[in-house]
Amino acid sequence: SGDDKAVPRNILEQIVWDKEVEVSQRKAKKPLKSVVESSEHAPPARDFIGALTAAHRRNGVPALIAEVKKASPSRGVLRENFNPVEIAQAYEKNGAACLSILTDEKHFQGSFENLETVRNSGVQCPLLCKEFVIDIWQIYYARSKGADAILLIAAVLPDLDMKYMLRICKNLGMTALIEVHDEKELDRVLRIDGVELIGINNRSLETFVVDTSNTRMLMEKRGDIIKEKGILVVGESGLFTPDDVAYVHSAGVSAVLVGESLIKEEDPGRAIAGLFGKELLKVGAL
Ligand SMILES: O=P(O)(O)OC[C@@H](O)[C@@H](O)c1c[nH]c2ccccc12
Repeated sequence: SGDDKAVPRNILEQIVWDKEVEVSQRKAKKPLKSVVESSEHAPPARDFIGALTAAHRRNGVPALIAEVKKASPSRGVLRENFNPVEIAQAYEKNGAACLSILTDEKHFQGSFENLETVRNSGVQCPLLCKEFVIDIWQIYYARSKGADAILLIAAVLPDLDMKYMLRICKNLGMTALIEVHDEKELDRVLRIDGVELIGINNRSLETFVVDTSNTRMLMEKRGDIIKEKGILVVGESGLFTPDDVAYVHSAGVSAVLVGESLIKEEDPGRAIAGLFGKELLKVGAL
């Protein structure tokens, strides 16, 4: 009936609604002009795609983007004693090519402070800001906190916003990781010029259902166009075993994004060799 309050239809809608409130509050405290200026004083962004390509070549397995993730709406708290810097250093030491830092507070218990402290901890890996971006303000803010790459979710952003944000990322020297979950989203993204990095999420952000065959299915359908365009693909979510990694690798991904299966282990650094079935070589290794 007409007097019903609007309610979110799924978790993604809930997150985006909460994000609108958060961003408007943050903007009131620090206007766009000021965050743009802060971003100009940040040290230059590192080469996220370069790090992935080099690691893929070096190891012959997909490059690892290891995620610093305390909790999620689908799994709850993943790790009680959570020290983002310790975890980031352990990931880097064990061959992660890049790191992903969750910055959403309300649903993932992340923070921009985590991003900033990891960036200032001596960790060399390029950093992905894992955020629900709805406003360009967040991109400049992420850059000012040391992000080298940022997630743009096709399920959240209309094409026009995506194109505009992609240009802003390029101007800032940042990489955009564009996330898709289904064929419709992938086709939209493949029509946008300048896309270099696509993430295929095996988890639906609306239902939480995880299915690793999603990566294979989409690569079977659109792998040719992706290859022709020289786009790098990241297989995201639900990867637990060397078989899982081999499965998405054979589907054509050059990198994987992994959180839960590493962060839940006592020693998340050591868990990397378990996930790949071998030790990964670090940057500079012969
Ligand atoms: O913890 P997993 O299943 O290994 O997944 C990691 C990553 O793919 C997942 O955290 C993720 C993928 N896309 C997102 C968008 C927002 C928040 C989180 C995500």
